[in-house]
Amino acid sequence: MLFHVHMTVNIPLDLDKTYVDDLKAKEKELSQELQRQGKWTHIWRVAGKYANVSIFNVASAGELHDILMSLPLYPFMAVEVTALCQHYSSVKNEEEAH
Ligand SMILES: O=C(O)C[C@H]1C=CC(=O)O1
Repeated sequence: MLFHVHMTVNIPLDLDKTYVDDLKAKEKELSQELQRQGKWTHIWRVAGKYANVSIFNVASAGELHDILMSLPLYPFMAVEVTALCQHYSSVKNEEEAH
């Protein structure tokens, strides 16, 4: 199942810089591992914002939920999830969309 996920990060300015840098490093490591596994298939920075637009390809909404909850920066994120399905005009084959 494909999901469009919009993540906006809001880290309080008074948090310890070393702690924040550690969270960001852990977030990057997990994000890249999920990308290598083919679960986090796209990640794009939203220009001008501390936000990203991502596509996840996972087995279920439950799996996506567990992944999002496990992100080190999750406590500082506003997350919007949109489930995606095949568009009837798409030339991509169904394998890619499911
Ligand atoms: O920077 C972000 O957009 C937040 C988060 C998502 C992946 C990652 O490495 O950090």
